[in-house]
Amino acid sequence: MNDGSVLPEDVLRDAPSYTPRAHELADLELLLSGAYAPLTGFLGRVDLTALRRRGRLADGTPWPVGVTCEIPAEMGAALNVDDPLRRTVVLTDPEGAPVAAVEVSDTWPTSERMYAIGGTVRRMGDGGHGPFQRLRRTPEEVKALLPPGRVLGVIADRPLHRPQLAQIAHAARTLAAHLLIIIPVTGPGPDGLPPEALVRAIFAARDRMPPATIVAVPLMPRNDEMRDALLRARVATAYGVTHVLSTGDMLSGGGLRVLVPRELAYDNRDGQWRWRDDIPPRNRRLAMTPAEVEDLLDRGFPLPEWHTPPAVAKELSRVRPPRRHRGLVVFFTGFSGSGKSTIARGLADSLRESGERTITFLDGDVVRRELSAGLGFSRADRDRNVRRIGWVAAEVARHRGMSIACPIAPYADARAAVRAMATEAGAGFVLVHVATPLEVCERRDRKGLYARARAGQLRGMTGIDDPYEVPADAELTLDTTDMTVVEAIDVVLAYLVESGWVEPNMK
Ligand SMILES: Nc1ncnc2c1ncn2[C@@H]1O[C@H](COP(=O)(O)OS(=O)(=O)O)[C@@H](OP(=O)(O)O)[C@H]1O
Ligand SMILES: Nc1ncnc2c1ncn2[C@@H]1O[C@H](COP(=O)(O)OP(=O)(O)O)[C@@H](O)[C@H]1O
Repeated sequence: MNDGSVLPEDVLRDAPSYTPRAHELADLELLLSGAYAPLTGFLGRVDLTALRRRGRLADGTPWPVGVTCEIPAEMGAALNVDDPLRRTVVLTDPEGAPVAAVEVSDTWPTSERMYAIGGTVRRMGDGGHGPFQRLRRTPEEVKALLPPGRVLGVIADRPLHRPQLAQIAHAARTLAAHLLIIIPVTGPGPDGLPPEALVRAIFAARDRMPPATIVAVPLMPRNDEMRDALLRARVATAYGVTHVLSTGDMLSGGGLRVLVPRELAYDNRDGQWRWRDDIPPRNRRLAMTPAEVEDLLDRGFPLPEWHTPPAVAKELSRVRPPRRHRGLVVFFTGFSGSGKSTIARGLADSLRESGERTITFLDGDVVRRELSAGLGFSRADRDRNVRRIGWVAAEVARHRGMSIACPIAPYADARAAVRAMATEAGAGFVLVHVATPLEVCERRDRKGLYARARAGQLRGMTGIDDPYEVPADAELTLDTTDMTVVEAIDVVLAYLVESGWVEPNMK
């Protein structure tokens, strides 16, 4: 890997290129930087089989997770691993800039549409861009900066408040170790903070910790606690860490020692954090849970100084302002005629009257005319339509606006994608299922579409001969059969007020 050898220009020029999924790109970065040493590329079937059977690569090296990459089936089928001119795939970032070339040594179908590829990766391009790129140092660069001796690693996937800072200071002092803070920076962390905000929050605590080296690493959780912990240990070791402070689930591996810190509490007699059992109950305050911190921020209360350094609190309240000042996507879903547009429009009007929020109303007809012109009602077209709406809605919400959209959005996956886009934009997402039964919608039949569908003149009408996947994750469900329009709007407004998204006086 990274051995300086270069593939001939014409091989690269003719090679197919593809943008893999976010977690594959994250793995690619770790392969390229050497953080996944001794791995030099995506794994092939021999290694994957050995891994599944014995938790080791084929050559016996222990390794916790499959590191794989998929490409479209047609691209995979056209490769020839025996032909040096036809076995290279260029992987690009989401903007289409080449990141690496994979010299494919194994490829196999994983589903009807996708093939996996295994093979050595080589960096292309300038090594990437993005916020805090300068912190994305390679293990080699970091190791060159570390003083000799013990290195205490902290995987900081959450902001550091006073209890964690006290634990870190105590562990570094006890071990006489240099501190290396590793910040995972792919996608939102467990607290939903965007990576840049997490980095800022960690930096804001810097003057409260011993001298530290800070590195940003595109480590993405695989939602398997054990394997994630082992992988973190491997990566920490690659960065020169000798001891790691457990801040959740950490396992040892490859000679790494894990320190499990004692639970600290705040002693209000002298303002120190010490082992909770050393403090009389009436003098101790326990550390807040992440949910408690989030709740204070959501409601617009300041984080208390005994718990959070003011600079950290400032960063957190900046990135997670109270709900009433945060971006929000209100997304209505339901059958045609269920009442989505009527309620959404009424909600938008009422919020505009109060003037507290800027509202973007993504009217269904306008969307289909402007954003989604040319799309029909096949599953693919509906998904495209809903994703476009979601994309625009999330961008509005990224800038603290409120967007209201009301497509049928019959498929759960597309709705989930919209929720993810809003969350990634640091905004809230409220799914309102207008669950008016089909018979009622059909009776209303404002546009005569149901009658045409029943008469066989219209194909693929949602609810008649096209599916509607009932949401299992709606924040609010309402059936408008026996409700007036004003009542329906009021139910939604009341929910938004109760959950803190809208000022009470706006109702
Ligand atoms: N086959 C079929 N199925 C459902 N709906 C149909 C169809 N053909 C046209 N229409 C009209 O298009 C409106 C739904 O468009 P959407 O953009 O909301 O649909 S989707 O979310 O992309 O599924 C919907 O409008 P609303 O009644 O406002 O929901 C229908 O009037
Ligand atoms: N409580 C209610 N909420 C919303 N619409 C209602 C209600 N009661 C009756 N309606 C009527 O039902 C129809 C809903 O149509 P529309 O809002 O266009 O539905 P959709 O956007 O889901 O296709 C409108 O004619 C509306 O006046």
